[in-house]
Amino acid sequence: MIVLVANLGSTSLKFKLYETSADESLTALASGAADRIGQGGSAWKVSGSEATREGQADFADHQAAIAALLAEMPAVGFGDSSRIDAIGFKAVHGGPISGAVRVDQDVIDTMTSFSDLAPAHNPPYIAAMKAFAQLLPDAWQVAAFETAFHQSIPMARQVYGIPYDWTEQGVRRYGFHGASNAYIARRMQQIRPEAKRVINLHLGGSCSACAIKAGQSVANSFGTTPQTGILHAARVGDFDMYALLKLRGMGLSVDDVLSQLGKQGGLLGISGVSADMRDVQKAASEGNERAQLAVDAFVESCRHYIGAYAVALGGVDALVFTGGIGQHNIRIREAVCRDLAFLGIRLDETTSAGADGNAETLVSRKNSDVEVWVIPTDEEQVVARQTLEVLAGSASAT
Ligand SMILES: Nc1ncnc2c1ncn2[C@@H]1O[C@H](COP(=O)(O)OP(=O)(O)O)[C@@H](O)[C@H]1O
Ligand SMILES: CC(=O)OP(=O)(O)O
Ligand SMILES: [Mg+2]
Repeated sequence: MIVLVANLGSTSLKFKLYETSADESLTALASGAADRIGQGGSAWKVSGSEATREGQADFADHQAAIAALLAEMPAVGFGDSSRIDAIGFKAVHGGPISGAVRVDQDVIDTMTSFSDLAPAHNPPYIAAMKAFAQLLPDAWQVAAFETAFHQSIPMARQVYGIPYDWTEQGVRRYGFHGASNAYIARRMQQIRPEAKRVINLHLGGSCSACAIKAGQSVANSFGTTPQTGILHAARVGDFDMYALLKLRGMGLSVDDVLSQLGKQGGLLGISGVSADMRDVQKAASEGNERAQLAVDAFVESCRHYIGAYAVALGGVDALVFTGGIGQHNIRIREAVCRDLAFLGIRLDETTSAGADGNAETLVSRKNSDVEVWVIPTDEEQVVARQTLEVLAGSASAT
C-alpha cells in the first residue's frame, strides 16, 4: 500500500510518501518540503529514489505549494500518482473529533465549524482534502487530529477559570502538536528509557511546550486553540483577553482584533520585520531593537514553560528541542538554556553549535543533570501509522 502524508504547518508544507510492507514497516519513497508559505521566497525540495530537486519560489498558499511540489514527483522517480492508495493529513482542530478518522463530509463540516479557532490550519487542510479528492478520487483520506495525544492531561490543567458549563461545552485546553509529541515521547523511551520526565519544546512556525511523564502528555502550552502558549511566527501566544476592551476603545472590531492576533502577531507583530526567526535574528544582529525584543520575548515564553513544566513533572530528566527552530537554531537553544544550571540544565554550547538538526544529538554537558537533546521530529511517520490503523479498521475516534 502507498500512503501520502500531508503536513500543512502554519508556515510550511511537508509531505512524505511511504510504501508499507507485509511486516508493517514503512519505507519512505519520496518526500518534499517548502518553507515560508505565504511569506514569499520559499525554499523547496523534493527527493525521490532517482533524484533530488530543489529551488526557490513564491507560494501564496499551501495549495500552490502542493501543486508545485507534486509536479516535481515524476522528475524524482515517482511518476504515477494514481498508485497512491491513501492520504493521511496531520489535521489540527476537529473539536470533539480527536484521534484518526476517515475523512467524510461530517469531518469536513466539523473542521469548517472550527476554522475560526484554527484559522492558520483548518482552512488549508480543508482545501487540500477537497483538492486531493479531485486529483486522486480513488485514494482513501484519513485525518489524524493533533489533540489525541493530550487526552492524558489531568483535568486541573485542562480547565480554565470560567463558568463550568462553558467547560462542558468544550472550552478547555486541548493541546496540539500531538503527532510530534507522540513521536518525541516514543523516541525518548527508546533512547533513554530511564528519562521519565521530559519537556519537549517544539519550536517552528507554531511553537509549543509539552510535559511528558512516562511517555504520556501531562501538560501542553496550547489551549482551546493553537493560537496561544509560546508566541508563534505570526500568532499571538498567551494574551490577556481583557485587552480586547482596550483594543475596542482604539476603534478595532472583534474581527479585526482576532485577524491581527492570528496573522500579525507573534514574532512578526513584535519585530515588524518577519514571521521567520532567521530574518528576525538577522535584523536583531544589525541593530533592530524591536527584532531583538521579539527574539527575547520568544525565549522568555519558552523559559516560562520550562519552569512551569519542571514543577508539573516534579523535576526534569530531559529537555528536547525539535521543530524547525528547535532543530536548527543554535542561538535560540543557547538563549533558552542560559543560566538554568539551578534546574540542572547545562547546555554544551560547542556540541549544540555543531549539531546537525536532522540527526538526534545529545547537546548537554557531561555534568548536566538534565540531558538536553536535539531530536528531529517525524510527524509524518506517526500520521502514516495512524492512517494505516484507520484503514485496517482498528483505530478508535473519541
Ligand atoms: N534549516 C533551518 N535553519 C534555521 N532555521 C530554520 C531551518 N528550517 C526551519 N527553520 C526555522 O523554523 C521555522 C519554521 O519551522 P517549521 O517547524 O517548519 O514550522 P511549521 O511546521 O509550524 O510551519 C522558521 O521560523 C525558520 O526560521
Ligand atoms: C498546531 C500545529 O499543528 O502546528 P503546525 O503549524 O506546526 O502544523
Ligand atoms: Mg509544524
